[in-house]
Amino acid sequence: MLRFTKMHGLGNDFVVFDAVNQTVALTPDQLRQLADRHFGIGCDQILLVQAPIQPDAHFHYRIFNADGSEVSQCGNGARCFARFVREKGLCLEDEIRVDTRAGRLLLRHRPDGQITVDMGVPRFAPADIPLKAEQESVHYTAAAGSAIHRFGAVSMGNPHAVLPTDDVDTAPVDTVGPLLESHASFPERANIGFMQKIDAHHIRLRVYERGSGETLACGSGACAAAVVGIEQGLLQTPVRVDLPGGSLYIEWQGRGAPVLMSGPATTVFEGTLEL
Ligand SMILES: N[C@@H](CCC[C@H](N)C(=O)O)C(=O)O
Repeated sequence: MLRFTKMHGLGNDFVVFDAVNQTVALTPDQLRQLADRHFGIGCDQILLVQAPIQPDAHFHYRIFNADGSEVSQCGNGARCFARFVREKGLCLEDEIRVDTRAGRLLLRHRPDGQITVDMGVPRFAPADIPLKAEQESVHYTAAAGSAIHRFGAVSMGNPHAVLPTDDVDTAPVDTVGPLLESHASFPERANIGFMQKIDAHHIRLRVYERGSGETLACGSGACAAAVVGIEQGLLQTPVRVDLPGGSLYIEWQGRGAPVLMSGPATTVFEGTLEL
């Protein structure tokens, strides 16, 4: 029997396991079944809260997409992580140091109940994203379907492409999203964001997530869109990002600085699972 908690960050939903106090060893098949919305609990990602590997961290954080793939970053999940460890009494500190495969995240509980995550320093070199491109640029192109798509790209600890759109409501998220997610330009696939600029401090965004499909919100995707928009000279910090599930607030002071993401995290229910 495994105890789990169902949580969400703006509708990007998670099954969260305390892997400090119970052994959690799930195969990719079991992960896929858990995430299935008809035959399982249903979620976009599965999150594991583990004991730290580094002595100066509070926890280690593992993330699995709905398709069973393990990944290195999940921003909405990080806010849920902070709420989970507080609600479970695993860590009552206001600042929590969490290591992932992509590096360290700092999670901060704010007095207003929201959580701010230091998502680390974005990386733009094509090899770091990874993206097959001759040289770094603020605009890349890829042919998919019958069109050439123009995008910006960044690693937020996971790979993101950000495409401009005039109207996010009619953007081809469910057709171009999967084509670019597994495009040959992205050797590790990518999360594909469609960004509509409202003004220099405000965008609308939909994200087709690698390994999970379109979600109601993507935290790392919101950071990627803000950072790409700033790099392209379209946006200025801070940036409000309206996603289908609600709004996130992103701050970034430019190259070499970490990205700060603020938003809510919600617990939905608890359960036990027999495998
Ligand atoms: N929903 C997440 C991102 C989860 C991982 C992503 N699908 C990937 O494969 O990189 C977020 O809030 O950042």
